[in-house]
Amino acid sequence: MTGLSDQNGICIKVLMSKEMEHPACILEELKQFVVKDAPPTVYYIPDFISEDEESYLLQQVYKSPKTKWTQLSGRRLQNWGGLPHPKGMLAEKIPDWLRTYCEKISSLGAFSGKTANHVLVNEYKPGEGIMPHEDGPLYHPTVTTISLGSHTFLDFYAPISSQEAAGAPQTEESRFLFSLLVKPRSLLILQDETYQRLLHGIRPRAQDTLTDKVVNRSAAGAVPGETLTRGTRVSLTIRHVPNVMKTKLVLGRK
Ligand SMILES: O=C(O)CCC(=O)C(=O)O
Ligand SMILES: [Fe+2]
Repeated sequence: MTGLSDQNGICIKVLMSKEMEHPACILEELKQFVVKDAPPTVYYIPDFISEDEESYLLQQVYKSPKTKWTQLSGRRLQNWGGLPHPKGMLAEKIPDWLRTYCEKISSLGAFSGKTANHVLVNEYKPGEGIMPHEDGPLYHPTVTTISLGSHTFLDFYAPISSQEAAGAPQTEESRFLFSLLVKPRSLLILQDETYQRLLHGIRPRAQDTLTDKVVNRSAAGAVPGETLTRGTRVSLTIRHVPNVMKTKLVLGRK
């Protein structure tokens, strides 16, 4: 803890807190939702929210101030809860409409007893996507995603191995492993190897065809060979950032 005092006797105390990470622990009830044909560990929960909740959440997303949106290539996003930073995230209040879901998902045990404190809202129009990437070390190694408005395919890739990095370059296609069909109103939970080792991305497509590479096709109620047309999808990626800088402003006269 550091204490700073300015000339007017206004005291600003900055409390730094670094929460410890705990091993992942998901409640027994979630076990039935494990996608067995994916590497450890993917939970896919269809109809986690109702259609009314979906409409409400979409309404809230689109009611947010225009300045909340950041336009990126291939998607736009809203960041809630603060900007994760290696030195600690300066936490910002999460609005009630998102906090409800942070708490609901955390109560499943998704973040080892901690409560989610960060939400990214991504919006993808048909034909948009996100490059293969890792979510990285600033988060508790679990990401939970509620999907709204449309399905998508989330694609998984092997990391570029040091062996192959030195030799022949690998193509994205040769590193592709499997896809998940993520339907609207579903909750997806990724942790362990799928979070820590693999990369994930969304191909910029307007249509997706169900092949046997879609490992959760039965849980998602999909027919092999079927082609699904994408609409606008909004995803809420709900996470826990362990390293939070708690600033406590104490204003007063000495
Ligand atoms: O929209 C999604 O489901 C994936 C988003 C994502 O990978 C991310 O925000 O890191
Ligand atoms: Fe991601």
